[in-house]
Amino acid sequence: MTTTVRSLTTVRNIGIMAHIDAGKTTTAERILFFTGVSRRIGEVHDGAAALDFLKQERDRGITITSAATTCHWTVDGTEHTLNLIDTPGHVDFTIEVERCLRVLDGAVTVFDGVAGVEPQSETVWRQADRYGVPRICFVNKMDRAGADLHRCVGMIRERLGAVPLVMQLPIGAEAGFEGVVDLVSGRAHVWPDDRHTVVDVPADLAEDARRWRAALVETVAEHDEELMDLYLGGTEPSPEQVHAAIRRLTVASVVTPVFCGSAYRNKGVQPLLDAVVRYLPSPLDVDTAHGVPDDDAPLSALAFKIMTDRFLGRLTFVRIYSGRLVSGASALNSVKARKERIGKIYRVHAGDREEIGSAGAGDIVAVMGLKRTTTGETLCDADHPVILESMDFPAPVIEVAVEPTSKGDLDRLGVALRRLAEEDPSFQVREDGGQTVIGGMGELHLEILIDRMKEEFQVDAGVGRPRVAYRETIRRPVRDVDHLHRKQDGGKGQYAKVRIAVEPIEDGYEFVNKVTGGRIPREFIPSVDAGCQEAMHTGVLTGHEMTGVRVTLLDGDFHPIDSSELAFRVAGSMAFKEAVRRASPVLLEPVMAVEVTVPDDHLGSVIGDLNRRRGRVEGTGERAGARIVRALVPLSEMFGYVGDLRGMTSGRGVFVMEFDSYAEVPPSVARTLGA
Ligand SMILES: Nc1nc2c(ncn2[C@@H]2O[C@H](COP(=O)(O)OP(=O)(O)OP(=O)(O)O)[C@@H](O)[C@H]2O)c(=O)[nH]1
Repeated sequence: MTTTVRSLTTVRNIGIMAHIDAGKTTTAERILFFTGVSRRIGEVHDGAAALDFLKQERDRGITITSAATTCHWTVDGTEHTLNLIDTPGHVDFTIEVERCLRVLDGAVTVFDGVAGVEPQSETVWRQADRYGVPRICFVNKMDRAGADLHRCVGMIRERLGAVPLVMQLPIGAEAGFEGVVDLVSGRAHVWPDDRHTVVDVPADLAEDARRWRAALVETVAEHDEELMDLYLGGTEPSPEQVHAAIRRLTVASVVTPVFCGSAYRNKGVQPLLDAVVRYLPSPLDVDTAHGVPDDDAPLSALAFKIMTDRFLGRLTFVRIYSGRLVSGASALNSVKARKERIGKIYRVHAGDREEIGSAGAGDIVAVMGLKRTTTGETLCDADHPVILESMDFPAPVIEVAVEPTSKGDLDRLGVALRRLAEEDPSFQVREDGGQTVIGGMGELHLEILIDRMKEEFQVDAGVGRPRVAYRETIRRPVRDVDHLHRKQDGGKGQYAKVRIAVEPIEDGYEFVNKVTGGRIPREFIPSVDAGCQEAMHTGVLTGHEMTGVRVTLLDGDFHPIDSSELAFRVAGSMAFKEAVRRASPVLLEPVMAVEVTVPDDHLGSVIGDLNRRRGRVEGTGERAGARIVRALVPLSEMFGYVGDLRGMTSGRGVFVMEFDSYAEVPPSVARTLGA
């Protein structure tokens, strides 16, 4: 336990979040660059060499191509390990974004210093709110005309309902942006010729710096008792005391420290890294549902991403919550109930891959050689099985037909779908009248899958319009439905007779056999079951998949020569269809739990609109200064909601939705669907 505690205080598992174009990629690249270069400077003892290297690297560009990249940063003489987790760029609600938010302990949110807080930044911010991810902010692009730190801070306060702490003041502006004043230390950071240099605060900023430092200490004291005591006692708190208080408040998501700079011009990145170490939580600071990370406890780890590394091939990225992951050992995949052998374990750096023999609780590493484990599954000690993430993937509620252009595309489609399914178990593929239909959890989810199919796997295909995945079920029980299947044309005939009952159940399909005394030979019973299951795929109203039916096989008859598996399968299927027709079949539609976040003045129009969409408002609430509406709305009414909500709220409303349940389609709507 003590080893874990000692090492984990120096680990930061963080993500960088931003809306498109704020500079997420540039900032991440600079972080990887400066953390790499800091080691090199140590090696060559020559700043100039490092700067040459910087220029080369800048020309070439480092890109993050990994789900988690490890780098190191030293603050106050202690080296820290930063695992930078790549959070997907798309802002809508998807399992992948959620999973990344789940494995990281803290985040840096990047804003564009000119545009400030844009609607999309609100979405990103609210997602992090939902998961209680502590954040620091980086106001980027301070070198651009019109960049304004204080306006951005005001927007963080008003639009996002956060308590921002102004940690720095910019030195110079636009093309003349030179660096920042660090209000805690009272020193200035500047970058003449890209060289990070710490100097005295310029005289013309000294007064401002004093005022803003006082304001900073006051805000922190308002929220932190320890600092308040010092403050009231008239003692000027030391930088260490201020750091400690800000760390406590940031980890508790009470305040959000704000930094600024220009990633593109290499200004402000090193102080941002200091802040990541100083203020963002270590795995020990985070109150996870899985308890305190402990190396001596049984293993539990979550696979959160599978990707193909250009050097190593297929890698599974895992976050270890407890115990140790050891190369060569075996672990239980508790979701699939299968043993897996842990292959080589790696840390992925910007330029190289470092093999490590094992990794402990709180860490994020890449594992080679996992054959069966897919995204979202748990690896654990076989004697202590746990499942970290519920794998209860909701039924795909929306589908599109995909039609490959050529035979070659058809083959590539097969490969693509297999690979994508490994990475993301939340989508499904089925055949429908010779067409490949893929089902997913939302419009965007399908869009991303199709983009990847086209780009990564070069599948050229026509794609149909997304449509709702309806279901059918029955409303009342029916007994004693007989079907005799008999054919006599020349040679061997076909003969099978069955009597079944059907009744509604919660969901899925069940088969009960009550035939006794060999009235149907035992080997044919599974054929009746199979026939009914086949018939479940095509409902009697609109041809959609059925759910919620129990079939009981009551009686039957056979012929010693003409009966066969095929004959009983056909009889089962026909009897099932007949029974369902008599059992008051109805059409079901997916209903989504929708959560809309809106500024107060738009609440009325958003609720009115939800009602018009056949929605049922379940309640309203407040989070971080914005209003929240929770409603249950049929998915078919939610197509295009992103744009409509934007229009209704001047772009400031955001929403998330997830599958809730299937509900009966009202008769008037069902008629328009041909039921
Ligand atoms: N002037 C200026 N431009 C910047 C700065 N940081 C990034 N940019 C530019 O802004 C654009 C977007 O930057 P990216 O880093 O690609 O932004 P992103 O948020 O990763 O965007 P996506 O990859 O599209 O999500 C690029 O043209 C960058 O060169 C900065 O500090 N100053």
